[in-house]
Amino acid sequence: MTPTPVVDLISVTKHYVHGVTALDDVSIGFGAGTFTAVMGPSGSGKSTMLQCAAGLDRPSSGQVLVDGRDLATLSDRKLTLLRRDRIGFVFQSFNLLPSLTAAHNVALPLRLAGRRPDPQAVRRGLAAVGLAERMNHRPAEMSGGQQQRVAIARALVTRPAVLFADEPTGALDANTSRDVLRLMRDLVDRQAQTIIMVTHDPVAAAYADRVVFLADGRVYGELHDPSAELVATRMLQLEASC
Ligand SMILES: Nc1ncnc2c1ncn2[C@@H]1O[C@H](COP(=O)(O)OP(=O)(O)OP(=O)(O)O)[C@@H](O)[C@H]1O
Repeated sequence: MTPTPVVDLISVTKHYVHGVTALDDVSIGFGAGTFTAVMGPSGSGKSTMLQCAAGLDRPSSGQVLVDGRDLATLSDRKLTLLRRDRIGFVFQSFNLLPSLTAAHNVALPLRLAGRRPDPQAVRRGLAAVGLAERMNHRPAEMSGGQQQRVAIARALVTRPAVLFADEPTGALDANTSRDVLRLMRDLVDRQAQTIIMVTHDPVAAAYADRVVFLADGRVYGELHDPSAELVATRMLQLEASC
């Protein structure tokens, strides 16, 4: 029997104003402990899919299930709680609070949830991303890659069912990107973390178990354990056909 996906989109359509259909009847599931990259030409609906899957935006029609819960049936408050406790998000721009140390940034989601952060858990979270020595550093005192690793530790401190990453290496150089991608791969392999990542970079996508291609708001195909070369070739074909 196929295990229930942690995130499941069923016939999801998203219309914006001015007649834009950003997602067009998308059905796709993401299994526990898997690492999926979402690729596609600019405007193909990648970010919209991530936003709908993470409950940051509501689809025009269709269903989104996270951790077995249908997001459409949740009140705004329950959706906020689900997002806070079960969903982690990292962005291209890190979004750390500049005045807080790495430890305080990581503890923030727990504080916002009204929980007293356990210093040991925060330390473990930073150690897991290789930054145990940087607990008391502020973002400006860290490299871009280190800041993104703090952002990942922060996103994981509530032990979410799924980590969404929107272009997490978009602002990083090739070497630093590789460190962040290896970390994400490790989180999947060692802790069975579920990760869904939007990227434009075939090298980044090749770290995933599965690469899903979007074009014009539809799922165009997918590859399993592909090389970066194969992903790049598929992207060129996709862009040529759009
Ligand atoms: N808030 C919005 N209002 C109106 N149209 C929008 C809005 N957000 C996105 N769109 C449109 O929806 C479509 C899909 O956008 P989306 O940002 O999801 O694509 P994307 O694949 O993530 O693009 P990119 O790779 O350039 O970031 C595009 O045509 C975009 O212009």
